[in-house]
Amino acid sequence: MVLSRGPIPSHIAFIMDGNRRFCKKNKLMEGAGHRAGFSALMSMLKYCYEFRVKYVTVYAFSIDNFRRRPEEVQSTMDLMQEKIEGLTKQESIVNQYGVKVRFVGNLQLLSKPVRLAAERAMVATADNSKAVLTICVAYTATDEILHTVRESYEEKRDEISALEATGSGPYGLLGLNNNEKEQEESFIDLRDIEKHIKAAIDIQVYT
Ligand SMILES: CC(C)=CCC/C(C)=C/CC/C(C)=C/COP(=O)(O)OP(=O)(O)O
Repeated sequence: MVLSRGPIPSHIAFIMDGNRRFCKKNKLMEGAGHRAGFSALMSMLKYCYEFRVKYVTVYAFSIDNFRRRPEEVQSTMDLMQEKIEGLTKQESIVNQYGVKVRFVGNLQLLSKPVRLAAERAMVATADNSKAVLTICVAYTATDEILHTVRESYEEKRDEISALEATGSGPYGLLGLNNNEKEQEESFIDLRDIEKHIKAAIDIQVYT
């Protein structure tokens, strides 16, 4: 079946949503909606890889989702661990299509078993090079902005300290080098910020 003859995008992002509504509407047991959502995601991934989409990003579980009932968070984490472990199996879609898996987000917020499973999956698929699957977990825009600004600031501060130590920094040890251009170089600009945005890192590194 030919779905489209137009240009194929190189990057598609999916936001997982509506799992619980699907569950309720179809009168399924609690948690079955997430399992159905994961199966739907796997079918979509297969289409993406058949169509040679190189980058797929999945927004799977946000920081806000941790505010749900503890039993619901726990059962979603258990499912996530099970599915992540499944991704590293020899016959998984990831190995079938040579996909490198990356987890981005504040991984420290995940339970230890899920974090370890995610880390193992990244190591196990690190040599796959045909496509990149980025799975966003424990993310929110505000957390992303905070960590990006903090890392950019720390990087710039370290660069300036290293230059200052040699006497050639924008402010110069004796205040001799503080011309406008050098001072401008000490500002954080958009390129610095972009370097630290987690979801963008794969695209910069692998294109
Ligand atoms: C490895 C991997 C990608 C695992 C994925 C595990 C998984 C299925 C996560 C989905 C979690 C989630 C918050 C879905 C959104 O639906 P919802 O619960 O917000 O549903 P609603 O919109 O109907 O409330």
